[in-house]
Amino acid sequence: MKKKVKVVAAVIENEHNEILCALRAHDMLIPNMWEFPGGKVEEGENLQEALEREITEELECEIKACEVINRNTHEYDTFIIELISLKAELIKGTPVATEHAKLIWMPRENLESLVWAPADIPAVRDVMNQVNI
Ligand SMILES: Nc1nc2c([nH]c(=O)n2[C@H]2C[C@H](O)[C@@H](COP(=O)(O)OP(=O)(O)OP(=O)(O)O)O2)c(=O)[nH]1
Repeated sequence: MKKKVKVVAAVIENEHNEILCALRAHDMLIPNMWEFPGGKVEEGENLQEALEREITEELECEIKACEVINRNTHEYDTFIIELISLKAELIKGTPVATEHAKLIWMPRENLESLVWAPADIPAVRDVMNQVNI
């Protein structure tokens, strides 16, 4: 049976209506694809706590994680992901790519021009259409 992972991802918007997008590195699982930064929820954490921890670890800045925008279950070849995308606000510092190949701020309406990790597609559509935001 495939392993199931629960992952939270941050949809962070700046004052120019741009969304923070992160490029997975060539040596990461699901390489060279764009995602919303985040990671796996650990035992005993709620979604917001998990996301705030992951962003501090990965991007060396602080966010406040807010409401869920989209939940999507996607089956990859080797595992099943439950990807939960949350709206988040940057509250301290500037995001730094410590694990990702690149970070960019992308205008909301142009998000679809990136090659997204397949599990992210429904969340990207919701963000573009401003559903639940
Ligand atoms: N963070 C994140 N991961 C995503 C997204 N879409 C998607 O398919 N994934 C997949 C890629 C990874 O296989 C998994 C998350 O793993 P990760 O490596 O980012 O999380 P982590 O830091 O907790 O993992 P680990 O190093 O502890 O193993 O979910 C997304 O939008 N954000």
